[in-house]
Amino acid sequence: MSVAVVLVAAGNGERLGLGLPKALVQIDGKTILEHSLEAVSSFQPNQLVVVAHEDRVPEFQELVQNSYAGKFSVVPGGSSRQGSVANGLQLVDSALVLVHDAARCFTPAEVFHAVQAGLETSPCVIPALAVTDTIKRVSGDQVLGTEDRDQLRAAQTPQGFHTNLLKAAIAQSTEVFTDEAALMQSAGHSVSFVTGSPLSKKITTIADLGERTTNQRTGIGSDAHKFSGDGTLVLGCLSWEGLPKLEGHSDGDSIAHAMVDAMLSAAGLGDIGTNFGVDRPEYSGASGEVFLSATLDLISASGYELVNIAVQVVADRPKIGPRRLELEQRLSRIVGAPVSIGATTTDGLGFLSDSRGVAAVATALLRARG
Ligand SMILES: Nc1ccn([C@@H]2O[C@H](COP(=O)(O)OP(=O)(O)OP(=O)(O)O)[C@@H](O)[C@H]2O)c(=O)n1
Ligand SMILES: C[C@](O)(CO)[C@H](O)COP(=O)(O)O
Repeated sequence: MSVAVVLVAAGNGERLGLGLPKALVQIDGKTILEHSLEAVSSFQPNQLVVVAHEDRVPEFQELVQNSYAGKFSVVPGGSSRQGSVANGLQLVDSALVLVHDAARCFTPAEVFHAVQAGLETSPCVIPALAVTDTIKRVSGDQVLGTEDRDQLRAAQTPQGFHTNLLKAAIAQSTEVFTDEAALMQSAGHSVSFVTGSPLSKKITTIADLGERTTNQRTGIGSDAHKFSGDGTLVLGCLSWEGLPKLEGHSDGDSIAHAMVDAMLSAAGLGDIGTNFGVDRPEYSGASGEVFLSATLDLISASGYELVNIAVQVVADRPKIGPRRLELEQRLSRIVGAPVSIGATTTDGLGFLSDSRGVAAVATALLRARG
């Protein structure tokens, strides 16, 4: 049977308190919306409806357009989660629908598949996890009792439904529920569950964002090469007409080499000399792009992925300012993560002061792959 995903992303993110819709908050250089679209992409539904914050629909539309390859629609959200689900459902013409919180942006594809499989025998299936705290029932400041936690589960998303049943339940409902499974139960349907995932934790508060920034490592790298007097300068994987190339075992691209060293340093894998030194003739004359790609393979094999790189160029020439954006775009595309470029001179001091060479310093941030 065909299956749609309704991705609800219209919330204000008030508990996060960052003053913008939660789906537009960035984690490791990507918005929560983009992360959640990656999860949906690996599931590959027949149809995707994204429910956007009502004040920011064009921005949501552009983000989805740029990061989702399949067929999709974007609709504005309502003032409650249930209202947002109702808006999204209007466009669903698939037999099954999975309603997913964008805020659970790291949900593995297996959970989507397990929920979909459960719908073969049940009108409503949710992922849920066992509760690890002891749960108390309270009134005011008094504890009234202790729940039997073996009988409790924490509900997650995606929650799966036969579309016609969910549409009817929403149309008839006079109450607002915090999830669609509760709404379906109030309409008399049975609800079953499959095991959810700890990776599906909902980003709700600043502490939840903090948890995602652990398992990160920073690294630093620097490099300097002198001008050779002939050829054309290659720096930051761009050609600079009118300036001579830099000397080196490779193409002398100080920016690319500083980036390589920063990534290797962050991964604890040594430096450019220990990995691609003069004892490796295949790297003689190699471009910065070759070193950067080989380094990305090394850090990936050691279990890390790149979050971002910051570079500062130290040189009298070339003047970086006029081509800074071009440099950032070229390098970001090569490494698949944001690269920011700054530049300075040495105030007339040292070998860089009389335009004899180009130095660069870089820092890199890596995170362990989840
Ligand atoms: N009117 C709303 C409210 C919530 N949601 C979505 O429902 C999911 C779960 O909601 P929650 O975590 O509560 O998000 P927010 O409403 O943004 O958070 P807060 O309550 O702190 O404002 C989120 O993906 C959120 O974008 C929605 O689409 N429309
Ligand atoms: C749907 C949900 O994520 C299941 O746990 C939850 O009910 C959403 O609640 P919120 O108050 O809108 O965050």
